[in-house]
Amino acid sequence: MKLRGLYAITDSQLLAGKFLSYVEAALEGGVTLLQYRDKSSDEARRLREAEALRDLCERYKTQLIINDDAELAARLNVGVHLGQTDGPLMPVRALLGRQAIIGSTCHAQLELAEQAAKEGASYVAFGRFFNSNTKPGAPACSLELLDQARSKLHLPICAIGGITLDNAAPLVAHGVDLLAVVHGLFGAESTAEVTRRARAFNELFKS
Ligand SMILES: Cc1ncc(COP(=O)(O)OP(=O)(O)O)c(N)n1
Ligand SMILES: Cc1nc(C(=O)O)sc1CCOP(=O)(O)O
Ligand SMILES: [Mg+2]
Repeated sequence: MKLRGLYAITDSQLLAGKFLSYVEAALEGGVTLLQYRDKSSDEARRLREAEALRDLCERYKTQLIINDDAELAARLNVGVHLGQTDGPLMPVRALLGRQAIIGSTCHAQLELAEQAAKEGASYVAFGRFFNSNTKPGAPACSLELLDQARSKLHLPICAIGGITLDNAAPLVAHGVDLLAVVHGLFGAESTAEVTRRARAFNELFKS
């Protein structure tokens, strides 16, 4: 499967009271990857929500990715996203198998991406590119790094951090395959607007 297009990421606060309706609206507009990102330790709710997302993703033929939690990903037979403090990638690859999608946060460091590629990552994520409501403290990353990454890496490149429809086009022009978005997608006033935004993000990959 080609990893290219919109990578929607959930946010439990932002989506409170409208979680599944907003996610489904995004899937309706087209989502390549959907990440379940919930930083709480409420295991029962996390399992329930992740199962609901897995079922929705199956209906829309979208790949589900669990943030941080390889055990939960293994339980649901879906992919996982790992940051630099979320544990080593290779045991997770062994746990989930060769086909699983495993993403790796590489901040603004090419060396981290080269290492992740060697360890079997399916995609590498660089960021943050713009000011982020969701994670204001994330280290900043430049478009120049994307040019270097594109020439050195042979796996899909994901960009994250403050991405909106107004600022995303240069990222795609600099070789990004996946646009990972929280607020720029789900910070909308209605489900119809979420669907419109998802479609518009995907249009950026067509020109
Ligand atoms: C697609 C994508 N890229 C980066 C991150 C950030 O991961 P991490 O650094 O582990 O931070 P948390 O999201 O766990 O707070 C991500 N989740 N997804
Ligand atoms: C979860 C996350 N990781 C980042 C990084 O730079 O590693 S930025 C980020 C938040 C992305 O949300 P928004 O689209 O609302 O800015
Ligand atoms: Mg993490």
